[in-house]
Amino acid sequence: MKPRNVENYEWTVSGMDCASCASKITKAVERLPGVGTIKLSIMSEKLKIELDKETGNPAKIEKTIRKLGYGVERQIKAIPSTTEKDEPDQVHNCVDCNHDHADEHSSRSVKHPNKVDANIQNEQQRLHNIPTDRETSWYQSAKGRLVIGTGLLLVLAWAIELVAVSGIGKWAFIVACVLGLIPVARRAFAALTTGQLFTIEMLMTIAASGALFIGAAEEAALVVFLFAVGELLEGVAANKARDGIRSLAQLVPKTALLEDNGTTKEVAAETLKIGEIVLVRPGDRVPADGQIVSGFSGLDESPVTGESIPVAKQPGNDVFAGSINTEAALRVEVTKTAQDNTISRIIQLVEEAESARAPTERFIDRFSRWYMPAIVIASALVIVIPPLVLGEAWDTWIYRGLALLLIGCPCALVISVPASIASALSSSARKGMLFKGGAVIEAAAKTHQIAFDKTGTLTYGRPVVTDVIALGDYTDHEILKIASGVEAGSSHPLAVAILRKAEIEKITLPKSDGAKALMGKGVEAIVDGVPAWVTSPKYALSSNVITDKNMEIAATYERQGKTAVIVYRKNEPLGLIAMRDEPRKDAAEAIAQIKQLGITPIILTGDNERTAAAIADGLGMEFSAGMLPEDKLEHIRIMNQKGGVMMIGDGINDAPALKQASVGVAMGSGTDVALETADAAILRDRVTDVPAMIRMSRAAMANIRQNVVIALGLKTVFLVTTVFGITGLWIAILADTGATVLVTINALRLLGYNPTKSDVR
Ligand SMILES: Nc1ncnc2c1ncn2[C@@H]1O[C@H](COP(=O)(O)OP(=O)(O)OP(=O)(O)O)[C@@H](O)[C@H]1O
Ligand SMILES: [Zn+2]
Repeated sequence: MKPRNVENYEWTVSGMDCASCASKITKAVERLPGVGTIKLSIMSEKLKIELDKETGNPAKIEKTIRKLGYGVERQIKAIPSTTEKDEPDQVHNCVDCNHDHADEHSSRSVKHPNKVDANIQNEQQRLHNIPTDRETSWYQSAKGRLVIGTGLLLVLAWAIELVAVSGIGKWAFIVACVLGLIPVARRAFAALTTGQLFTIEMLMTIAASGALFIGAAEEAALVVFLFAVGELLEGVAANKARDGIRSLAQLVPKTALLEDNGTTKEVAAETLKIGEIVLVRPGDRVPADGQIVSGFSGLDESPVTGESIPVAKQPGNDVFAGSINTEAALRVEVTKTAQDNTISRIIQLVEEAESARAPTERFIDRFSRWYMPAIVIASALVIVIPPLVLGEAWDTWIYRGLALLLIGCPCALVISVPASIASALSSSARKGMLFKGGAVIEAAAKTHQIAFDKTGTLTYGRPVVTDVIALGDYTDHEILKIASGVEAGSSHPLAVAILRKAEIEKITLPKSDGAKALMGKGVEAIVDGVPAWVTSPKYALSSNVITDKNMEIAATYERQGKTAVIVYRKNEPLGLIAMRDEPRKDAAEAIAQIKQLGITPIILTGDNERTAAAIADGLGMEFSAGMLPEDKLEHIRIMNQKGGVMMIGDGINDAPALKQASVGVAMGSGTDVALETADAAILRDRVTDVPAMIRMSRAAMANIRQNVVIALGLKTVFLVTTVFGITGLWIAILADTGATVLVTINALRLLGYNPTKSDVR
């Protein structure tokens, strides 16, 4: 049951290295009163909970998480509460949290005075949400201290054993082991009180105390130390994986030069309001999404699009926060607040993408859920059966059983998939390619066919009027005038082309109203009081307006790859307008690469057969023309039966087709719409990013397969060697953390992978 009166809380949780850490926290927290939906992400380290206003207790949640051994810090709430409580004071209350971020705290409390208006607080929350850099040295963290502590104790014990009489040395190891084990055991019991019996800490505690019990004190102490080292290494590796996402956030400058009464003053970028004017000097990064008011310069938009070649911009052009102003000073009017700007939304997308989990990931998760209990049962059997049934020595088999326990940690397995996915997501985001989650990556890797919408994807989507031909007694001027009247209300690329032409010819727009789009066919409107149309020749013919001879005229232009439309009034053809939309420079190259990847590319277009053929032939691909929007849907449905279909559209008028495909990719329509509509988006206008996306997804899936093999392989090998007594306790723990670290490092390789290089994968 969902609590009625809920409030949304958000925390940053530190110290999570793997999904079993995450499930430990989730399970512990979901038992607390008033807790509704829980969202916990390992990669962005965020915990979001819907908490009942009356029964929920955020402080209790924090206490529970800390007891499990993780650091937790509450984020500023979006809506400042008006209750007696002084919120901001509570917010930074993490005295006993595991990580040392005292500096962060003090600087924040200066930056966040108690009385901030809701708006600013909202913006600050956004900034706050961006994971702060954890530059603290390893030895200052709780895990680091445990490594140093257990290490020193171990060395001390060895020294004592060397110099002292034999009996005392053993006691030194016992003390070293017990002291090192205390923090681990405390976490194990904290998890136990939340109903979780099998945790890695519990296995560790049992194994080490068991080893003490059978007299293997030295090894027990070593195991405790190695466990601490492993935890530390896992933490370092997990943090490295997070850096990808974090570095995106650091691309937006913290401060801006705000214009104020003729002078400029430096303000925090997150406090900028819509409509304010900021000065961006050459070499500076743009502090907000906005529009150039004055100045001409080149902008390196690589943070948003991955494209580092500067784009020339002038007054009226949009600029993105994070891009670098390369040439001259610009004055920019802010159009988006910090939390809504494009780069923030990209970061948010990458973070949220984690929750759209790949099928492989879900499988691994299910597998690891029974893996740990299974190992525990197996080790119990190993301890009991050989001595009881075969009369073997108890000591030997207890030892082997305990070592087996240590192999029961599913960490490496559980982290294998999300680590690869997170690396792939952030790596591609930096190249202007966005996947909304692991599920999308997995589906993209299985693509068999790619359907392209023609306009705006394979072509620039900016048709230009090339010819105006009279079909009756009207002049070109009159034809264009009526056509522009009809198109005045349309945003279709063809309409834009006709209106642009009318503007160039200095034609004053006639009075028009009642414009109606005939989807996939054309537009009708009342122009100067008379109904008029601009439609495809096919539709004009079917309405008995034009003759076969007129159709033949249209066909001559269409064979040149132009799109022809007919301008007419009721039963009276006025003229024909031909327009040409150039194929993108890299379209042919992209299609060649796609074919090289073993994928069939096809154009699905509403345009006519001849125009489509002219363009498709030039690019060397198949096509299907004259399609109404619903035809495209049906076609994709049929294609789906033959294997995965990726559909590339502009994200504006082809949203249903994008949804219908296994993977819908929006491209080339400015980042705004593209981000929302599809499963994936290409932010720079490059068709070659389509094959790059396929390569990236295939590389990610290959990486995942390697990781699963590494994790399962190592577990299997050491399972066998342990049972046969070839390897012992400390090798078992080494193998476990080794596997986790290996898997994470392997996943990190994806950060350096360049999918735009056209080596076939
Ligand atoms: N605003 C318009 N003005 C004139 N003709 C139009 C208009 N809208 C559609 N048409 C006619 O309908 C045809 C199909 O349009 P539709 O929007 O479905 O496809 P498109 O965007 O031109 O091409 P694609 O499907 O490749 O993106 C066009 O080729 C044109 O002949
Ligand atoms: Zn873990």
